[in-house]
Amino acid sequence: MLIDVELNKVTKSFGKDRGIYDINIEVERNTKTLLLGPNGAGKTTILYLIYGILRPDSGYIKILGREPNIEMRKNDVYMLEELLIFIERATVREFIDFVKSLRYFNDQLFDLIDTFNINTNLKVYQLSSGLRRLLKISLALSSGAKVLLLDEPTSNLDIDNSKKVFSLIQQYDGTVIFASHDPEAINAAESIVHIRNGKLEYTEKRNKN
Ligand SMILES: Nc1ncnc2c1ncn2[C@@H]1O[C@H](COP(=O)(O)OP(=O)(O)OP(=O)(O)O)[C@@H](O)[C@H]1O
Repeated sequence: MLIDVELNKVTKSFGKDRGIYDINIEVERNTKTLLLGPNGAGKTTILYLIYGILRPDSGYIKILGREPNIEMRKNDVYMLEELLIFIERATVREFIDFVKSLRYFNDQLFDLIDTFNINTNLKVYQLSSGLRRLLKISLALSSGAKVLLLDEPTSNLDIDNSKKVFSLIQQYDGTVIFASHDPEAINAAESIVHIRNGKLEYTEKRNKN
């Protein structure tokens, strides 16, 4: 059994009763793991720790056998985050050409953009919040990353698009860790990590369907 992501007794505190405490998670290669829990439970904190934006106070994290580092973020690990800056005045096509000059994205990108009916001739500022999200998701799913980290991938999406996104997550050729409140998310997950008040309550294994 190959473990792609390991959190071992990880604590990250932001003050009293804020943060995550003594978290142990093992994510097997190519599995889809859902982080599930109410607002403020600690899901985003866990994703940021795995990605290496935050560092733990104690315990350790291993991703693809090493500590989170800059090198892996260039190729092997991709996080769908709000930080991706859209260039509002560019067309979608120009924006994609620019992003492709910064990092590798595979040919699936344009198929996904088609699937989600994103018109690449539109200016980025003309995209609705849902279409922006779908553009980010298209980039994530075509990143070729061995490990994908997705924080609330379907926020702002309608039911049809949410279903499409979860189905694509399920089919992704790699390891995916995603946080979501969306009930549809459960169907895409083989493993559900229940988080509450910064603590891991239990991990549930589901059959691949
Ligand atoms: N930079 C920070 N400074 C202070 N407190 C923080 C910081 N980041 C997170 N927290 C606190 O840590 C706890 C976990 O937050 P986190 O955002 O990880 O939860 P979440 O499960 O992702 O919630 P949501 O579903 O609302 O996104 C919360 O109590 C939050 O207020």
